[in-house]
Amino acid sequence: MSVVFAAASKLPTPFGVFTMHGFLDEATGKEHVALTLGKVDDGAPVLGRLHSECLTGDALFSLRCDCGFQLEAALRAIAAEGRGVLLYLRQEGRGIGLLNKIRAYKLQDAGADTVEANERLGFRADQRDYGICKPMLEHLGISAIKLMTNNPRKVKALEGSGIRVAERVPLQTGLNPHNQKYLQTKAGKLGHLLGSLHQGEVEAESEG
Ligand SMILES: Nc1nc2c(ncn2[C@@H]2O[C@H](COP(=O)(O)OP(=O)(O)OP(=O)(O)O)[C@@H](O)[C@H]2O)c(=O)[nH]1
Ligand SMILES: [Zn+2]
Repeated sequence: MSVVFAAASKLPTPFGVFTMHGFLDEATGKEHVALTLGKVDDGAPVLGRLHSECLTGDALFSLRCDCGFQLEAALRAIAAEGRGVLLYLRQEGRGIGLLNKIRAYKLQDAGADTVEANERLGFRADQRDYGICKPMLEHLGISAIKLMTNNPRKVKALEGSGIRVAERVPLQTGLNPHNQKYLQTKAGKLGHLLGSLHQGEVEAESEG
């Protein structure tokens, strides 16, 4: 795996002034970004997020998922801590790409859930590969993370690659009537740890 660091710059945001580090994954041609805040290379576990690209949720305000809300919540949490890292990984549509995600959404509009839709298109439920995270984190001097996620597979993947996950920090936000089924499928079929409060909220929302 050859991941090449390209350049770093400031990235002012409404939440704070981050440093943006650009990387090229030569194997796939994908360009990935890390945002850091504060001193992250001192060995102490860093509050962190592996955020999978979701153009629709992150940039187009989609309510079909919770991605945009999680992105904002993660950046706010890092800013509140004054120290942290967010890897923005170009794994659109859990690795199937934007156009296939739109094809999957069309099947979901006709009643399929997110997993069934992927499978009908000939993909696995989740095609993501987290192999790029280790070299990106190594470049930043980060060896231990307090990982903001509800996805145990991310914890496993990082630990398997030699990055210590000191803690999993739940990141539950953005529940709305349009993403109830999506979140239920994540909890029911993909193993996401969405707590009882969250499930209660989903149920309460669907009754209302
Ligand atoms: N194939 C497919 N991908 C989707 C769909 N909805 C969102 N995504 C993608 O799913 C990825 C986000 O994954 P999620 O399963 O929402 O969450 P996660 O990253 O596994 O877990 P968290 O760390 O808890 O957010 C992004 O790449 C989205 O583009 C969908 O219906 N079909
Ligand atoms: Zn999304």
